[in-house]
Amino acid sequence: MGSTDDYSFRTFPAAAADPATNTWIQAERRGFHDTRATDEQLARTADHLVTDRRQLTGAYRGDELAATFAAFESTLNVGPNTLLPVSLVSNVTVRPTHRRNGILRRMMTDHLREAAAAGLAIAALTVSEATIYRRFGFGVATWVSHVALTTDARFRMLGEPRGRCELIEAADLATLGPQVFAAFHAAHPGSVDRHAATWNRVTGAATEKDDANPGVYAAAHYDEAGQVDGYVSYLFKGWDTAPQTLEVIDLVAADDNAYLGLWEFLASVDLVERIEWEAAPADDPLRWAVDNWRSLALTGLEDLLWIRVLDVVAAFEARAYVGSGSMVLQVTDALGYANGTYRFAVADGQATVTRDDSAAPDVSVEAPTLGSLYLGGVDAVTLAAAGQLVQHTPNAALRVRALLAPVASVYGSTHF
Ligand SMILES: CC(=O)SCCNC(=O)CCNC(=O)[C@H](O)C(C)(C)COP(=O)(O)OP(=O)(O)OC[C@H]1O[C@@H](n2cnc3c(N)ncnc32)[C@H](O)[C@@H]1OP(=O)(O)O
Repeated sequence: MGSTDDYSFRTFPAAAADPATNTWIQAERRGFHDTRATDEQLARTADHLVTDRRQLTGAYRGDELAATFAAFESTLNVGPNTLLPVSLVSNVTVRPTHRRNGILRRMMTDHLREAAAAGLAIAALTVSEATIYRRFGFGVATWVSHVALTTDARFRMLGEPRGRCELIEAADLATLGPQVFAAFHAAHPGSVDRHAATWNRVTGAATEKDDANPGVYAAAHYDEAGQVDGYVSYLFKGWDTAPQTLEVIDLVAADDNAYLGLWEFLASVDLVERIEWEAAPADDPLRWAVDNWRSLALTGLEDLLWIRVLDVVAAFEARAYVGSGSMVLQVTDALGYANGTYRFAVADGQATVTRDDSAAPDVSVEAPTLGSLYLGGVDAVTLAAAGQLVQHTPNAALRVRALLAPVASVYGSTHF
């Protein structure tokens, strides 16, 4: 590995019609093998970056922009109506001719230090490759299913969801979508707020990468009082696809009834016998709501949110808990932030977490596993079986499982 001494690192806020921002956008696109941006795409992307308040970092050698990195603040649901400010990392690219010189390491470690100094307890990202970020203390905290539902003549739901669905213009989701998403976001641990580029994709408008797609259609779900509580946007995959298939672009429901109602709608669309979606809940209630358990095929499983705990006490005191009890958790963190032994006392849905390095631990984990455990999405018993959670007292993993159980299903669908 080389060194970062030859580079200068500059961080600046994204700005519209700004040469530094535009150069950064073109470099980021190159890093992800996208086409060069047109003027229109540049303006649209800059607008989104500005709306998100992304802080852009570039690694420069002379005039050459060798690497890109962005960070912005968002919120993560850690309990009912509890949205924790978090730092999101995105747009990481290093030019092939500059790779493995430690540029990513430098940008990431600088950023984590700044985020921790700013008082943020959690950093998070979604990844291009699952091999990169563990070394920086990130662990998989939420994941989604790729599913395919067979909706032929035999399809039947076991119950009738309340309310109704109506077709709407996909463009209307630009205003309707954020309202519905806000309700979803308040309900599900693991949900990260949507960022600005989302809505063009969901509505079929021109995105940062593609022209407008007039094939995108949408439907909304209305509760019994006539209020919109869910939506789906989707695309017909074409007459050459067998069986004929609708692809879900986005499906967001404020509650479980709306979720099933949207699936009932999708299953009712004529001339279609298969619905595909690549962002379904990992533990999908749909499977238990249909007559034919086998009609919902799991076609893939994908990590979504990777979490890095920067402040153990603040992060774990912020989240919600179901029961009560206590445990002592020891954390080893190569970057230092989460190092230590922590006493957890949980009562009435809240934890008091105290660092006490003299305490005898019930369990020990490394920083990435702590990130995975944070929301309670993964079972501590499973992590123990994987050798990633070491038990020092009898049934310790079972106790951790009970203590960290989430108060609602852990599920997010925001890729960033
Ligand atoms: C949040 C996001 O934006 S995800 C998108 C990530 N970006 C991409 O996938 C675009 C294509 N890839 C790239 O641009 C680069 O290869 C990057 C960003 C992944 C890595 O950048 P580099 O500057 O080469 O990484 P750097 O030299 O700092 O390496 C840091 C460490 O990560 C390791 N590493 C870097 N890339 C990878 C990889 N793809 N897989 C496994 N390990 C990796 C290095 O070996 C090094 O390990 P060590 O420090 O533990 O010995």
